Amino acid sequence: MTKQDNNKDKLRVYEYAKSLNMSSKEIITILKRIGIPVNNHMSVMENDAVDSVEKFFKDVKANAAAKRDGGSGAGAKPQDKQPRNDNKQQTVAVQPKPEQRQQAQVQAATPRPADGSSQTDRRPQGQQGQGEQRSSQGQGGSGQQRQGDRQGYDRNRGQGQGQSGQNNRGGGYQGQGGGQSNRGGGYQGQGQGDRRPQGQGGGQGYGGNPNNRGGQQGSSGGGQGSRGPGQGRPQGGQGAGQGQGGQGGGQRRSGGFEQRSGNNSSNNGNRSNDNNRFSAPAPSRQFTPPAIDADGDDANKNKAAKKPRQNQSQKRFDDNKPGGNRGSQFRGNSRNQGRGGRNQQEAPKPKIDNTPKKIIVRGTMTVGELAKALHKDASEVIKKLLFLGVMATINQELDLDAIQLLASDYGVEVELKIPVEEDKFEQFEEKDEEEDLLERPPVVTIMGHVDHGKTTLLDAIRKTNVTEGEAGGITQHIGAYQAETNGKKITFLDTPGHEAFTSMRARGAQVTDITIIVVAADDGVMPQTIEAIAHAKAAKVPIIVAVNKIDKPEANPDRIKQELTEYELVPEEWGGDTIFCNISAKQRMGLDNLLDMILLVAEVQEFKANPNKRARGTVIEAELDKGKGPVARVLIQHGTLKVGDSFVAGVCFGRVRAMVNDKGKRLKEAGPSTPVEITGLTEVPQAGDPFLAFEDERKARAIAEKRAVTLRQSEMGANARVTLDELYKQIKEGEIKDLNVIIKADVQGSAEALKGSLEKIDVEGARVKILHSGVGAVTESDVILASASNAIVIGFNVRPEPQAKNTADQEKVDIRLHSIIYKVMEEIEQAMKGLLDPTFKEVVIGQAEVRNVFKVTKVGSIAGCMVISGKIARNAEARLIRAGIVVYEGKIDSLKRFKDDAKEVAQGYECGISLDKFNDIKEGDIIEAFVMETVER
Ligand SMILES: Nc1nc2c(ncn2[C@@H]2O[C@H](COP(=O)(O)OP(=O)(O)OP(=O)(O)O)[C@@H](O)[C@H]2O)c(=O)[nH]1
Repeated sequence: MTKQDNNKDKLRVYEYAKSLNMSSKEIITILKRIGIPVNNHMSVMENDAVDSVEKFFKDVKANAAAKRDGGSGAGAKPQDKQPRNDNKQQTVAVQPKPEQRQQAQVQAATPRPADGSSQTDRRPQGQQGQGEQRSSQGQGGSGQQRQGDRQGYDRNRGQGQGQSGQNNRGGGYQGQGGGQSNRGGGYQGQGQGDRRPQGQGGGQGYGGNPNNRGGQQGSSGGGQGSRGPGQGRPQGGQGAGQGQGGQGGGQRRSGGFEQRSGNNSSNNGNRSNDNNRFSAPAPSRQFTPPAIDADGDDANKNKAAKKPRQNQSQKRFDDNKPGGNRGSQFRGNSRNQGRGGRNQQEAPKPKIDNTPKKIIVRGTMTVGELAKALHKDASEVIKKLLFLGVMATINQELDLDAIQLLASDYGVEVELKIPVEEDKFEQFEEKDEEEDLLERPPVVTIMGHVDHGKTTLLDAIRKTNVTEGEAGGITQHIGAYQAETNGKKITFLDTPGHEAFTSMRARGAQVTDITIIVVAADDGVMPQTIEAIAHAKAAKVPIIVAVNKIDKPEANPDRIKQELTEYELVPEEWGGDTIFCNISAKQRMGLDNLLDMILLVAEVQEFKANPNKRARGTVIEAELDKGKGPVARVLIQHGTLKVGDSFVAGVCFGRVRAMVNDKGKRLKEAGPSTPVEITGLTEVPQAGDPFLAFEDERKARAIAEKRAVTLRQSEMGANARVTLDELYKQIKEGEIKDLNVIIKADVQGSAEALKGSLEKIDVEGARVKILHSGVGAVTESDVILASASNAIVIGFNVRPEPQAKNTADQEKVDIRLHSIIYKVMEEIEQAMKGLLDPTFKEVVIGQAEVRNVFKVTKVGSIAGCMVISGKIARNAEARLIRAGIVVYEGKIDSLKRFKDDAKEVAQGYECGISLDKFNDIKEGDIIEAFVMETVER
C-alpha cells in the first residue's frame, strides 16, 4: 500500500477509498473504528493509517479465511499457498504496476468487514497482487481469476471467444484475479467478478461452469473462485467464473495481465463487489478480454499452483456444499463450463443427451410444449425456428408439419396420435381387437300392424321369461328389458310400434339387431306390416316373422306366409331364409321357440362387443321425472357403464348418480346390451341420442357444449337430406348413387304403377330404389323412414298429414306431390341424370400447319406453325395428323409467340409449338388442338 504513497505525496481518504473502490465514508468509518483520527474525505492518510486499514482488512480476511478453512480448509492448504512462482508470475504479469498491486493487496485485505466480498471486490488490484504472492492467494487468486475468466468467457461468448481463447483469457483474468483472490480469497474473486462489468461479471456468472473447469483446469482457479463466492457474495457465480479462470490460470495471466492487468482486475474487483451491478456490464473497464488467449501457457503454469486452490476455492464456494457444489454454483454458469472446462485439464463433462428418440404428437403444440417434449430449451427451439425463417414465441402454436420438421432436425421420430374429434363420437367407434370381443345379448325390436299383438307379445315374454328368473322382482318400464332363455339373455326394446326404431335410426343410431314382425294370423299383412318390413330392410336388420294369434280359430298362418313372399320374406320350408314362428302371445304359445329362433339368428350373426372399455350406447327414452330430475333410459352397446361415470348423451352431459335395470334393481355397472335407467343428467336428452362415457365431467361438459353448438349450426346449415333439387349436386359430390324413394298413393293400383314405372327408369350409373310403397296419406312414419334412409317421398294423389309435414320440415325430407304419373317420371328422370357420372366429348378448337421444324438441344423439335383455323390453346390437348393419319395424340408442351409463352394463339398467327414427348414433327403436319367438354345427359 505504500505504493500508493509513492504515487502521491499525500494520500487523501477519498483517494485511498477510490483506490479501493470504496466510499470515503467507509474508509472514514474504518479509520475511526481502528482509532485513527480522521475528519473527512480530504483528510490525509499517513502510511501508518494506510497500514492500519490494511491490517484491518487483513484481519477481517483472516477471520473469514479461518472460518472457511474451518469448513473447507482449502485456503489454508500449504499447497495452495504455494501459489508459487506461477502465481506470482501470473499476478506479476497482471500487476505490472505497483499501484495496482497495492490496490490488489488492499482488496485482498479489504474483504470488507461488512461484506468481505464487497471489499474484496473493490480491491481488485490489491488482491491480485496478493494473490500472486501469497500462497493462499493462489486460491483466492484463482477465484478471482476465474471470475475474470468467466467474464472473459462471457465476453468471449459474446465476442465469440474461442474456447481455448477463453481459457486463456480466463487465464489472464485469473492471473489477475488469482493474485487477488488468493488473498481476498472469496472476496476478491467475487469482487472481481462483480465489478468487472463485462469480463468479470460475466466471468463470474459463468464461472459456474467450473464444474468442469473447476475440476479441471482451474481447479485451482476454481478453488479460488469458489471462495470468492464463498465469501458470501451472491456472486457465487463469479466464484464460478474464477473456477474457470483457474483453468485458464496460466492463460489468464498472460491474457489477463496484458489487458486487464492489475488494474482491470481491480476494477473488476470493485465492481464485482456488487453483483448487482453486473447487469450493467460495466464498460468492462479495460477489459479487453480476448487478448488473453495467448497466455495460455502461463496459465498452465498457474494451473499447477492452482490445483491446491481449487480445493480451497471449492470449499469456499460451496460453503456448505461439497466440492461438487462448485459445479453447481458454477453451474449457473454452466454454459460457460463447457467453455471453461474444455481447458486442457479435464475433458469437458460429456453433455448428457436426453433427447428422446420418439415423441407422441396428438395435435398442434406450442413451441414451449414441443421444447419440453424434446427436452430442449424453448429458446433453442425458437432459435431453430428462426433459422427456418419463422419468428416464434414460446406460446406460438406449431402445426404438425412444423413439429415434424423440428423433431426431425433433432433426429426425433414423431408418432402421430391425433385423437378423433371427440365431439363427433357417434361417427367414430374405437376398433376392438378380435380377442377383446365377447358375445353379447341380441337386441330385438318388435314391430307390426296395429292390434296384431306387439304389446301382448312383449308382455308375455317379459312375464314368462323375465320375472321367472327374478322371482318377486319388480319389472318397470325402462324402454327395454332383458329376457332369459336357455341361460342366454335377449334384450327387447319394448317401445311399442316402430317409432323408436325409426326415430332412432333417423338419428343415426342403430340399436336393433333383430326385428320381429308380428302379423296376426287372423288378419294378414296390413299396411303397417309392410311399412315395418320396409323399415327393417332399410336398416338391414334380420327379420323374424311371428305369426300371432294362432290360437284363434280363423287363424291362417300359411296365408300370412303366402302374402309375405311378396315382400321377399320367404319361409325356410318354402326355400327361403326367413324364420316364421307361429305363436299366441295371449296364450303364451310358441314363445320359447320364438326365443330360440332369436338366439339362433344371434348365433349366426355373432353379436359381440368389448365390455372392457368406456361405455357407449344410445338413449332409448328420456324424460324429466319429478322426483329424480332428468332420467334417461340407455341401452349400453359397448363397454361398461359404471356409477360415477361422466358421460355425454346427445347434447346433454352428466355423471351417473344411480343406475337401475328393468327389474328395478340398482346396478353398479352395466355391460353391453344392457338397458338401464340412469339419473345424474343435467338435461333431458332425446331418444336416439348417442351416449358415451368420458373420463371426467369437465370434459363431458365441454363435449356436450361443443355438440350443442354443432347441432345448432347444422340445423341452420344446409340440408343434408337428399332432395330432387339438390340431387344433382349431391350426386356430383359423390354423396349418393341410389335415389331412395318412398311412394304413397291414393290407391294400391297407382302405387304399383308408379313403383313399376320408377323402377324401370334406366339411367346409366344410377337407379331408383323403392324403399316402401303404400296407400294413404304421407305419414310421419313415412317421413321418418325417409329421413333415416335419406330418401324422398312421392305422394301420388295424396297429401301429407300435418304432423308428417312438420316432421318433414324439421328433418328436411323432400316430399313431392303429383297427380300425373308421367310428370313424376319426368321429374325423377331429370334428377336422376344428375346421378350419372359426367360424360365428355371432344371439341376441336383449332388447327395449325407446321411450316418449319427447329431442333433445339435439350428441348427437342419445335414446330413453327401457322394457325389455320380456330385457335391453339396452351392447355389444350393435341394430335398430330400427317396425311390424314393421326400419328400422335397428347399434350402441347409449349406454345410460344416469338419468344414469349402464349396462352393461346388465334387463326392467322404464327406460333411455335412443341409436343409433349414427341419430336417427330415434319413440315406439312397438322397439329389439331382439342379439349374435352362435359356433356349433360
Ligand atoms: N286371441 C289372441 N288375442 C291376442 C293375441 N295377442 C294379442 N291379442 C289381442 O289383440 C289385441 C291387441 O293386442 P296388442 O298387444 O295391444 O296389440 P298391439 O300390436 O300392441 O297394438 P297397438 O299397441 O295398438 O299397436 C289385444 O286385445 C290382445 O289381447 C293372441 O295371441 N291371441
